[in-house]
Amino acid sequence: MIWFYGLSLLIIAIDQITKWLVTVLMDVGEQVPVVDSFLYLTSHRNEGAAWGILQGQMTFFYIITVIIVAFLIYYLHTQGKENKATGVALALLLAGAIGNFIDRLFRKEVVDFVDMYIGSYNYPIFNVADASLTIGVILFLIATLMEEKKQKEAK
Ligand SMILES: CCC[C@@H]1OC(=O)[C@@H](C)C[C@H](C)CCCCC(=O)CCC[C@@H](CC)/C=C/C=C(\COC)CC[C@@H](O)[C@@H](O)C[C@H](O)CNC1=O
Repeated sequence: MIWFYGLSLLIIAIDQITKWLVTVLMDVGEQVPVVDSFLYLTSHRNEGAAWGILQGQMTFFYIITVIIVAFLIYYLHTQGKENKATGVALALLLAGAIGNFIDRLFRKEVVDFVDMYIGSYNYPIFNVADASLTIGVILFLIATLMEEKKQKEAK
């Protein structure tokens, strides 16, 4: 159980350290190639959610994040115990939500820096918290489907 919170804290720490490094080492808009025409580090700020939707709606973001975090903690204490995979997924989601919440609270914007080009498509610039959220969503769906399959077979 405690492991899940440890995993969340570790990811939050990585998220906050990487964001802090980007703010001190790079100017906004500066781009550093990591893998040419695929992966760049671009210092970016976003006052909205994914794809820059809802710019500046901080109050909305605070409310929805508190609801998401409350739900995740409740679910962690009920489902997390039985199913390890679900627990890890919830821990990833918790870390991502809190990571961006810290930015919204103290910076009033989110620091993004992972700039990927998939073919000619330039994927929106994101951060460790976003990656944790996205992987958490995918892992949660897989864990839930696996759980259902197991229960069907058990019958
Ligand atoms: C990852 C969720 C976005 C994250 O939500 C959060 O913080 C949560 C905890 C709070 C939000 C206020 C509520 C969720 C809104 C729903 C949403 O948005 C649907 C998204 C689907 C998602 C599949 C899960 C796609 C993925 C996109 C991106 C991430 O790709 C890895 C692009 C990220 C870039 O646009 C970057 O500028 C975003 C910036 O960092 C702020 N981040 C957020 O708002």
